[in-house]
Amino acid sequence: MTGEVNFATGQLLGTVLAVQANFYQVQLDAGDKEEKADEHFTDSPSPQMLLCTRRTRLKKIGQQVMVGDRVVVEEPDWAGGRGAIADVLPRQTELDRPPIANANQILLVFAVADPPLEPYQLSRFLVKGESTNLDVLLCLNKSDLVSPQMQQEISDRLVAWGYKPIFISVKNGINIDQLSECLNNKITVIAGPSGVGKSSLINLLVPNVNLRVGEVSGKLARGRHTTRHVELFELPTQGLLADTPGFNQPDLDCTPEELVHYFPEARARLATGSCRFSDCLHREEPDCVVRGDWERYPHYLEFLSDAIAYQTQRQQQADPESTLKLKTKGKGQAQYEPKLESKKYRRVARKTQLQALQDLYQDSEE
Ligand SMILES: Nc1nc2c(ncn2[C@@H]2O[C@H](COP(=O)(O)OP(=O)(O)OP(=O)(O)O)[C@@H](O)[C@H]2O)c(=O)[nH]1
Ligand SMILES: [Zn+2]
Repeated sequence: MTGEVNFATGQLLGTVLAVQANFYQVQLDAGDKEEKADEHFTDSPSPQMLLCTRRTRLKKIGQQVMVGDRVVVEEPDWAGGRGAIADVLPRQTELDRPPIANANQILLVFAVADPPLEPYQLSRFLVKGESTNLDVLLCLNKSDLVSPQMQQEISDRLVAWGYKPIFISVKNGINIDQLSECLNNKITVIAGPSGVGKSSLINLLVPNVNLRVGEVSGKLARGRHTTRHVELFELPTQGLLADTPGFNQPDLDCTPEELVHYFPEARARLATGSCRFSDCLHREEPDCVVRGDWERYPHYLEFLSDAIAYQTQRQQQADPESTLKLKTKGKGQAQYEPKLESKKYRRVARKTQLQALQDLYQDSEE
């Protein structure tokens, strides 16, 4: 995908924080900044950030540069704060919409009250988050609005779901340090429904950023901001934070077979036993280890019917005529053979799963 990078030559490395038209804002690695920048300049605008173009060679090979990309920067013009991106290092992860490379985790933000915590909606966000294969961190805001007893009940319930929520209050500054620690040195994508306090949290975590907090105007501002102009905010602790617009019900577009893996409770059951049928969808099948008395099992069934409907729709779109697929054999002869059920018994490629996150970003305007 990308060329070899020779670290021995002392190239400048950095991370792309923002993309604007054909310019890339690159934050140089701390080591590079100290050694290279400070000795050249002391009184120019902060040389740790360079506004870069993309080398023609990269354009020719169709190498896109995304926010979050690790890049090699050449020909730094320290005085002008400019540079050129010569190479992109291989990505660890990749999200599609908005494009973000190398994200490590998703921070799901919900509120314990105002708006009320709805288990089904939370479940949907969690499953969507799990489907990206990034780590999912759950944080419950507005803990100032409920009693410690109530908080304990919520916590017990979510622990049974397989999550350990961090209860915070942006308003009262509760557990913000604990949350901050989880964001150190990582690229974190924030998601969650409207009104739970995401903008308020970002304002608290990121110095010098001022997102509008509040009802409609705040929401619209964030929506516009994030879809047309993706940006990573720098945390004081080296971490980076990507904001996303509010949305209420993310689409679940995974395959029926994948779905079960996005429930930690079901994963635990499958880890200690197996269903009689390898293609068990965990509904009515005999000797199923997943079906049972766990709180979110009804959510599983509901999401499963969504996933089946989605798959059927997709198959019809891809192949409206038949369930056979044309396969070209070695000597150029074409031959029909039964089309495989989509991705059955296989985990889909990592990249595809990551692309599934795109629904987390759908602009409320769309
Ligand atoms: N009681 C209480 N209210 C809070 C807290 N954090 C935020 N709020 C309030 O919740 C409301 C919504 O906050 P926002 O930060 O705009 O929420 P958001 O998640 O960014 O909402 P969208 O922009 O619609 O996605 C505001 O009135 C905040 O003042 C908190 O910890 N406790
Ligand atoms: Zn089963």
